[in-house]
Amino acid sequence: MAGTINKEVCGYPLSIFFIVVNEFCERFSYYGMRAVLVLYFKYFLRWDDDLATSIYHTFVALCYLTPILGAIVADSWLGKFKTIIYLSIVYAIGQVAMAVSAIHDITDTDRDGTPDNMTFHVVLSMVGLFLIALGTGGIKPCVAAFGGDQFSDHQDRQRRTFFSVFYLCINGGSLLSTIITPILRAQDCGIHSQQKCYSLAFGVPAALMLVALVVFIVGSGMYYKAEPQGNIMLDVCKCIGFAIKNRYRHRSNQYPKRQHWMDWAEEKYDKLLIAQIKMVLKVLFLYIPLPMFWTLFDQKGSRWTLQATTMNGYFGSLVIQPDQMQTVNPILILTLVPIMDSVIYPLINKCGLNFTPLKRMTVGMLLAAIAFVCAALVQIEIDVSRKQLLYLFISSSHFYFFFLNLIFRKHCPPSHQHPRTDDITSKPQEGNNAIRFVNGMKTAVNVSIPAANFGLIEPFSYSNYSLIKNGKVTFTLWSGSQSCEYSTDFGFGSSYTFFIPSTLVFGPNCQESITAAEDIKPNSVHMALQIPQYFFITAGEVMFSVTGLEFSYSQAPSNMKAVLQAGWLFTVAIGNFIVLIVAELAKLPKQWAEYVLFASLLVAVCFIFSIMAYFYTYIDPAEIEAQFKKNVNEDDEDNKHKLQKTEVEMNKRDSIKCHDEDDKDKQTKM
Ligand SMILES: N[C@@H](Cc1ccccc1)C(=O)N[C@@H](Cc1ccccc1)C(=O)O
Repeated sequence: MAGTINKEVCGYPLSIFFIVVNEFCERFSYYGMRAVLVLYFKYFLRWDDDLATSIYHTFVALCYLTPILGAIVADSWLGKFKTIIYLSIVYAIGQVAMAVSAIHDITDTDRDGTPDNMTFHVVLSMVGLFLIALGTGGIKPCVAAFGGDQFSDHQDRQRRTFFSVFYLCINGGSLLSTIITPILRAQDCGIHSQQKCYSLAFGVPAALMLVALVVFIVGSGMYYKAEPQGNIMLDVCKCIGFAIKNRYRHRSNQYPKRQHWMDWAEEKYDKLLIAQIKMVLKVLFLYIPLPMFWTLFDQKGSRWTLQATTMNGYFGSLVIQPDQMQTVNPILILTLVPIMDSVIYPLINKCGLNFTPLKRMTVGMLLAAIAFVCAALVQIEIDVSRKQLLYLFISSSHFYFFFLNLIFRKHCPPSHQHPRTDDITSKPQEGNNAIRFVNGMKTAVNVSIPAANFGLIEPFSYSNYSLIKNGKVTFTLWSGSQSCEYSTDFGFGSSYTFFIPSTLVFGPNCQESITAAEDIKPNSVHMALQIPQYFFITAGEVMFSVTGLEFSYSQAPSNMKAVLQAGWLFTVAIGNFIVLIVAELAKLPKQWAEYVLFASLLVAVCFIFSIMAYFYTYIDPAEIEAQFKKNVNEDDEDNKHKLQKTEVEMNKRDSIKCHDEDDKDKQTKM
């Protein structure tokens, strides 16, 4: 860092306090909004699953593409400080737009609880999401790099600690918000009618984004603000273009080779700029294999959550929902980062091993591959348990239909004697339970629960299946004016047929009279088995991502810090695209085989990365830049010297000339 920091606390610049608090609030805002986004699409905007999922992934991908834009604006034009302020305003407007778009009362003119002008809500939320993607992505590379800028060149250790604390704040914010916003969403709110409170679930992240902005502005007097150095990206592109063109022009063997192809730009461009571009290109080249790590990492939110829906989430009296398993990641980050920093890394150092950043990243990749092997083993366990369940289902349903046929024959005309065979043969989605009723009575029965109505079930017939969540459910059965209640507990992913006998006596309770046939057993493989895979992927994340963030900062030239941060985030975007491509191309029939495929791909990529890392030499960009500046100054001194000498000589010559002319004049006059 070139400037000086005035206020320091325990050797750390005070300004970083505002930066980490800003990051905490911003990540709360981002992850909190993201946690309820798909449900908002599905239940508020009433989109189907496919549309909801693809818009969600498009939004996430956009959030990792916009960092390039933010970095260019920051490094070439506005500087990091102003870019963060302006884009945070855009971001906060986007969050407010989302919150407003989720107020159903705005267009609910008939006050029935559903919006009447869905176009208004869709357009406003899409505009909101676009602004959020621009804001969150745009400021992301700037905030990390701006934090790094606050340290002097000799504060390497403090800067490393800053990046760890920064990562802790990200995860503290995201952990809190992923717990809080789903709770807010589940509340009922509204002016004319009560609906699920998406506006509050988006409103709180919007408020946190405003807090993030205010905190950042409050610290403004304390920051070191590096000035942008002109349109650096344009200069970089022009310089690379010129080097390629010049190399091509001089391709014949008669021209002597140069050490680096970028040296072909020397005729036109500053040596310092060429050296800086070389530094960036070296790091960017190293980034090529990295997207594969993110390909595996980002499947936590998709494949692993789907895997959890086929598992049993009862932890004693606590019930964990499949999507709540994701909070294991930030919880582990909050414990693993301090352990790694204060125990593991120092211990490795004490053993005399030089655990360089690139070695850490390699180990991080291997840990992610191990996580996927664990996921594959869990999947095999689930598949085996399902096979056993299917066998049970087939044998029990044969017995069951035999029993039903007897009843139908007794009571129904021959045309109605075949029980329906549209039974569920595979597990219901998302850990739900599929429930149906068979009415063995001579009168029609109505069955309902608060969340579903099975409708009027005619005598000797079936209801349709209804999907219900896990936990205790009380069914109310009505026949005319008589009713009774029946309660039972459900696990995850089961299917039941409840049989209402002809002998049912209505009263306050019909618990004893109704019989339940378990068509598909609840999920038996416990969700706790996912913990090892979460542990390995998170340990991998700490080694790979925390280290990579710092590595990208420390190896970048001073005027391209944000650009390299954006390059780092770009690897995340590419990783997300690879998930789609590999899953689409591979189309493996077994999920466990897909996990093994991803693990193997990462091991192969990790091998290539370790070779590339072996040949990488760490640099100190500040030192190199200082060297170039010194050389330029020396050259300047030389030039000044030469200039002075030339001037003196020219003056001498001029004076001789003048004397000559004077003499000539004198002679003519004479
Ligand atoms: N561990 C994640 C945060 C997280 C929280 C809840 C569920 C899943 C993930 C994290 O630290 N993210 C960082 C770094 C990152 C990671 C992946 C892609 C881009 C950045 C963040 O800045 O969000």
